[in-house]
Amino acid sequence: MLELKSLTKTYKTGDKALVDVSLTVPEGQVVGLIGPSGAGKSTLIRCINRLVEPTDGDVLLSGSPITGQDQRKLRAMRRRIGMIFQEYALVERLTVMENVLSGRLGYVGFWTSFTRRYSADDISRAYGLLDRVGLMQHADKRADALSGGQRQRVGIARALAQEPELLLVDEPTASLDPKTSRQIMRLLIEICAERNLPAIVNIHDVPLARQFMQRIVGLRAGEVVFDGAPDALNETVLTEIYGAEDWNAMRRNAEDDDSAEAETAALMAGIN
Ligand SMILES: Nc1ncnc2c1ncn2[C@@H]1O[C@H](COP(=O)(O)OP(=O)(O)OP(=O)(O)O)[C@@H](O)[C@H]1O
Repeated sequence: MLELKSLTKTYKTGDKALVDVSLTVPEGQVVGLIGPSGAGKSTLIRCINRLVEPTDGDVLLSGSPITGQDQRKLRAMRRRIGMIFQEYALVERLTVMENVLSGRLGYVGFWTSFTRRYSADDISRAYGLLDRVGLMQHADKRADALSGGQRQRVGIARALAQEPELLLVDEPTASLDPKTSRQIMRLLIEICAERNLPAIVNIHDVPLARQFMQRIVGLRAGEVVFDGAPDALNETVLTEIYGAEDWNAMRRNAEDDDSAEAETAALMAGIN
């Protein structure tokens, strides 16, 4: 379980990025974090793994505090948090397998990380994860030979190799087409359910969030202005989160995506 208690971040510039944010994410729950640019979504995620130092408040993971730890304890704490990134953050010249194994680096000593000689357990775990994300046959390919969706699957397998207690997911589908985005979201949701993992997913795409998330938290100017089920995310709430102009523009873009995809599907059906 992840607990945020009155989390506040004011940058040195005076920007109030988070104002008194309190949230509890139970095991197995996937929370979609939405909000306009500058609402504080990245700051929230970075305060949880302490890439950004909160000004005030507490973060607790499975009951133990993340805030207020020294550097050594922080390293051990970060192992417990799996990160999944928009641009995948893979080492392009390494193989898929080596990228997944790099998820174990937080657990091994300097020499193993230098020579990259992982234990038999680590290797068999990595194969299991590659199988789970559907990439077994690509294990020995270089990461730069994969498609975007396949790369994100490697990113997911690498995060899971850490055996995390929490997943922080930053715009996982922003670089993917609509169909691949849905496949990746479905995979994430299934994996969190299977492993009883809590997750926070920073997500720009409101229709995608509505389709897949069990709970949505809406941020505006650093404050939580919505916290509830996707069904409760109606026009009024979305206008409150994004403002009328931005919300309508987002809606138009989503409709364009859907009709483009329907057109492609119709074309493909005609070809086959
Ligand atoms: N390093 C920083 N120094 C000063 N201010 C910052 C810094 N990082 C973010 N901010 C400010 O904090 C606020 C929240 O920014 P943040 O990046 O968390 O928003 P966001 O919701 O993730 O936006 P986006 O969707 O565009 O990534 C903004 O006003 C931003 O200008």
